[in-house]
Amino acid sequence: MSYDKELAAAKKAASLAARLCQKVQKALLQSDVQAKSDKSPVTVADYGSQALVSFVLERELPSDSFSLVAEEDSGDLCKASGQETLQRITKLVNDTIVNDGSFSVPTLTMEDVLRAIDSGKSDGGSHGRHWVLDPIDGTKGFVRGDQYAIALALLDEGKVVLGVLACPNLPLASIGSNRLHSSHDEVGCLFFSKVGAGTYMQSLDGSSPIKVNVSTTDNSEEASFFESFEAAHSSHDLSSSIAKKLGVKAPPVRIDSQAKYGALSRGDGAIYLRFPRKGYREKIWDHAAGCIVVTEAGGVVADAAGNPLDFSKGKYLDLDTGILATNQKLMPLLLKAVRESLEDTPSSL
Ligand SMILES: Nc1ncnc2c1ncn2[C@@H]1O[C@H](COP(=O)(O)OS(=O)(=O)O)[C@@H](OP(=O)(O)O)[C@H]1O
Ligand SMILES: [Mg+2]
Ligand SMILES: [Mg+2]
Ligand SMILES: [Mg+2]
Repeated sequence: MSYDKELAAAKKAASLAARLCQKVQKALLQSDVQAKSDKSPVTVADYGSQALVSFVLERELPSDSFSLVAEEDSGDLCKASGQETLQRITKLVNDTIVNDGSFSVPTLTMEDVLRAIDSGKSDGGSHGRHWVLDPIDGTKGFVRGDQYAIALALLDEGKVVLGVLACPNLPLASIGSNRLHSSHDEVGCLFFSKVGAGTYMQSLDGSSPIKVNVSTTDNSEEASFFESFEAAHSSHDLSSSIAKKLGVKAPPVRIDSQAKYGALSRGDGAIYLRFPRKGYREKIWDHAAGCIVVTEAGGVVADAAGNPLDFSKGKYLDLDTGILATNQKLMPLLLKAVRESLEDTPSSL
């Protein structure tokens, strides 16, 4: 299976969604943030991005069995209080489609937009094909004006077969811990991978793609690591204890979203550590695209017991304690350090 058509559609969908998100992030006002029942901030751009990705995939790949597992649903928008937001989303989606110029479709109505958002209600699973979408990963980073990603992957028979990560604020140059950033850094990266075909990165403005690879270091002392910006999402104490055991000298690089997987795939750092508090259930859309981007770049993604991530069980990942990503040489050392740190401080999560 080549998945060429699917990859082209996924790149187009994520790039258009990134354009919509960039526009909103620029104009972001406090009033764009709505309280959702789980209290996470959700923005006009979250819904707009999901509607747009769903619209593009359905247009580019007509199929009777379109299935999308996505983070958002239209529940809040269908309430009377959501009408104004829905109008704004509909305008944003239509403006983005018109500006792109490659679709000859009538203007989408609010009902069309609700339908597109809710076509993401699939539960996924181990049979058939399912698209997996996080319309904005790193919502907190988005609201802060920092890193976020549009993360789209395709599962076929329970395996991730392609992934695209659009990272509108990620510099095209390395963001490793030993590098000073300048405000002149060009930003906006699109990472994409297909099973067996490697990982590539291009600028969101459309430069030609370059093949990327994870760091090849086998020296843990020179391996810098990524972790969540938000300490509530991943224990910074535990990763600091692991880093100490490994002799890592550089300070952690804390950035939001699956942009961490993208940065890791091109060797900006060598390790990604994620340790949510006990009881937190990871969702497939937070890792599917990032996972293939890193593995196709030569890396390994595993849980704290060294098991590969299993995306075939529906919306949730069923895993042991946390998520680790690094290169093949460092993984055994990393797993040992993780085991020891968890034994030293069993209540750290
Ligand atoms: N308590 C808790 N623990 C672990 N993870 C959580 C938690 N709460 C939320 N989330 C998910 O984390 C996603 C954001 O990714 P990151 O943690 O990598 O970025 S960040 O540094 O926190 O911004 C974020 O994705 P988005 O909701 O798409 O932003 C969440 O799905
Ligand atoms: Mg969320
Ligand atoms: Mg997310
Ligand atoms: Mg999200």
